[in-house]
Amino acid sequence: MTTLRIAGGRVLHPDFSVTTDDVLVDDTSGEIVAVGDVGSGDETLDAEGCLVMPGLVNAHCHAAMTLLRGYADDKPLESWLREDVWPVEAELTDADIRAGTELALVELLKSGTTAFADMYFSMGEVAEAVAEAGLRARLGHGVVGVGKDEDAARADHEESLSFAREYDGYADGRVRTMYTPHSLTTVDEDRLREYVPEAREAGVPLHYHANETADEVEPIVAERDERPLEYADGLGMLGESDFLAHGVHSDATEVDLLAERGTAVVHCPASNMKLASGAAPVPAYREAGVTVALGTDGAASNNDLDLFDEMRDAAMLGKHAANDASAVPAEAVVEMATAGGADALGFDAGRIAAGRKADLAVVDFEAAHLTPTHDAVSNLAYATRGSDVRHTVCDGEVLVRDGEVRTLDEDAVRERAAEHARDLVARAE
Ligand SMILES: CSC[C@H]1O[C@@H](n2cnc3c(O)ncnc32)[C@H](O)[C@@H]1O
Ligand SMILES: [Zn+2]
Repeated sequence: MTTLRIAGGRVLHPDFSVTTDDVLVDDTSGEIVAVGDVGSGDETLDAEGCLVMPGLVNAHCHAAMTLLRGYADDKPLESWLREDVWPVEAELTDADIRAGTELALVELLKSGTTAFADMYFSMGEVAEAVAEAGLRARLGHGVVGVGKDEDAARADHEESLSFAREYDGYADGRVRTMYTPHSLTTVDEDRLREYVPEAREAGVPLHYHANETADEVEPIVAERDERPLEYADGLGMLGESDFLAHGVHSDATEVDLLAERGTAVVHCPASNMKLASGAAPVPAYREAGVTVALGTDGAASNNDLDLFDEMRDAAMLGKHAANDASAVPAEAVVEMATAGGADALGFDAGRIAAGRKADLAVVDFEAAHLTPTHDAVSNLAYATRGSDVRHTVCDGEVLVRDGEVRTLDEDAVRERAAEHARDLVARAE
């Protein structure tokens, strides 16, 4: 075993207290060995002037959509997807997705994210990129029924299942998989009735978009005379390891149903504001005991993958929507971005404690916009930027040291992604 001592910083504990302490991690088990006066390690990572916090968890993302950052803005979800995004996505190649994903991984790692959930295409490429970059991920091939005949839809479903079976546990267990029907409206009922039990047999969680816009909820209610999440429950889609994205337009019955079933919700405030989808009832979810995580969604509807931005957006939107400055406070958003995300994705991370996975972000607090530190949690929620991250550690490995990604060549990744984005858009025109 080789140990790494993260030394001289202040440590954010699971109860949100902050102490000046060291953290000792073991790079063989990938776990935190001790927190406090830990003695010397084989190697040292300097955290002087920094806050050592759990690595951030981006619980809903389409990583390769970095290629479409700024490609189509300022439209609502339905027309954005149908008029702009889906036509260009039809031209994506495996190599495009690899290039876009690597760009996303650089951005995620540099801003302190150590785990993410990704629903997209060419997921073998995504898994390879994650293996190379060193972070943790829950990955699923997205199943979309729109415009597909029976055979094409089944082939899509089979691809999702075979990816989930083949890659679960890949990259020394850092890659876990999931079954990812796109949404309750883009995969029809007969297909969900057939596909979901097969996914259950594969033993992987389900992740899908739900209750994102009013336009998506209304037809389900009109046609079925039940709420979308009651419909999902009838299809067996609210398991305790499942997690859904958005949950903006959930009513009180659906909030209680999620709490009863133990299904988590991933709140994506920036995407919801940009697409004008609405504001999720985050206080109601939390009061009911629903696990709430944070996600950026894709970079085309955000337009970055910085979870510090997302924490601030979650707090601001929550207060604005509730007309209550005490709604969605700093501790809530930090918890959502760390422990909440790890719990939603089923990772034993998100908290700094002996025995937990050594997934950590070391944030440099010696910056004008973080001075003074009356309250470190307040600074994290309201004032820190992704660019304040000094080191990122995942599974006990230092993936970013002094702001530099060690597992990917940032300049080459950026150049390759820009080239693929340009060619992709040219093909789609
Ligand atoms: C089937 S792979 C994922 C699929 O989802 C699309 N997408 C990106 N952002 C959103 C969103 O906010 N709601 C619904 N679908 C979204 C993405 O472009 C892929 O086609
Ligand atoms: Zn999404």
